[in-house]
Amino acid sequence: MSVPHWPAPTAATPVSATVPLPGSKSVTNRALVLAALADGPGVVRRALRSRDADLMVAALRALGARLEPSAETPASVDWHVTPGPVRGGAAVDAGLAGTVMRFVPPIAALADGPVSFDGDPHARKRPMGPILDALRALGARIDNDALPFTVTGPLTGGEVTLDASGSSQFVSGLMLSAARFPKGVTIRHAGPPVPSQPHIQMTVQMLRAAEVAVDDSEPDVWRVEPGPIAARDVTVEPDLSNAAPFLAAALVTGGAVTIPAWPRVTTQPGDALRGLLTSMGATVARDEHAGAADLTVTGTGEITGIDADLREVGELTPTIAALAALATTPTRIRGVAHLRGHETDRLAALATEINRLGGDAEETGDGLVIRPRPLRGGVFHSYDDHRMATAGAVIGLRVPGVEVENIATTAKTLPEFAAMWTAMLESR
Ligand SMILES: O=C(O)C1=C[C@@H](OP(=O)(O)O)[C@@H](O)[C@H](O)C1
Ligand SMILES: C=C(OP(=O)(O)O)C(=O)O
Repeated sequence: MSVPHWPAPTAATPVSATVPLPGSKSVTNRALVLAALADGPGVVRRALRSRDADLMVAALRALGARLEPSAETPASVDWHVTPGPVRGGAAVDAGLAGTVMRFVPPIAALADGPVSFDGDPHARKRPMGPILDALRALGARIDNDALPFTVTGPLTGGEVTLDASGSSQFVSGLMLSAARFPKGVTIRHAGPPVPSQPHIQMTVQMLRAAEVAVDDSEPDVWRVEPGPIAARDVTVEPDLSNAAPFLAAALVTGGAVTIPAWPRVTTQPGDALRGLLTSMGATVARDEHAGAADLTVTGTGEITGIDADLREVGELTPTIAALAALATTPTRIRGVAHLRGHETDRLAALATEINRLGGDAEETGDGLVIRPRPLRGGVFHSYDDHRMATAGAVIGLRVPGVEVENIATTAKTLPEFAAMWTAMLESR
């Protein structure tokens, strides 16, 4: 049965809205893994509820952890996590979630029997080779180089060299479970630069908060000592990457959007939106209070193009590209060749969909060049990519007749997206 396209609403007037955001996907899925491997029961509060988070919960349950919900709302839940011995014989569905396909196989290598993995059709195309080779080098057996595959432990841990230029998640995935490897792990990266360093920092900080010893003093080398992972009671920050399309709406419409509870200090890459959106013509203000702040972005309706290296914050590329397509001067996005291995080839998808609407976007070796050109309505394909769908919504604010294909794919990290978008436009 084909689902009708979503007519992206245009904004008749400048937006003026406060948009509270549910928890970060990246923090939620790390916190759940650490809780499931911890030395006792713990709590993950204000965890995100979304397809990627649900897949992580199902995977950890299949591997023997107990996760019980409380304080449930459609977007958020507190998980009470009781670790158990890691159980073999499980089948894990990774969906299209990078965090599940890269963070869970190292846990599976601790199980008392084989664990099989598969995912969505496109998940079979996402890069996995370096982390699977690393697990083999550390002692596990794995029967393929991409999904589907079966992991059979045990592993001993130790030293491994890999090329993590395709995804920071290869490093994060190994580190998250490594305290439970008999010898811990020393990971050396050899190759072009590792993207998404803030996400690696997030892993290191969350491990240290769980009393795991991590040495990251040498560039491109990470050492995790074997030992217990402390059970904790943690609260997940709002998802700052999911703030991107809402804050972009302020620039597109010449309005103002406030995100409550923006953390004062964070490893989330979405924090870079403050600088990026300022460069594109917005004013960014923080109203400080204990530990966090309300962040307000105000636009003028005119968007300035930028020349930006987004290697560290690749997740933000679809929103920045959507803004660039509406800007008055050209934009060059660099440093994001690894986006070809994301939910879809995001560089090809963004260029194709912007050009389909009459725009002028060109793929480069490691990014995009987007030049100003008037856009017209049409179908904006999402390629099962949540951030493509939200990029279409941003363009549709100004361009009448944009129809986003499969808006439901936003459920990967923000199931309430369409309702929140409408509420933002209706709020005054
Ligand atoms: O570790 C994480 O939570 C993530 C790391 C990044 O992956 P890549 O380094 O593969 O870009 C990011 O794009 C992804 O959305 C989430
Ligand atoms: C790349 C992304 O996700 P994943 O965790 O599936 O890699 C993303 O959310 O932009």
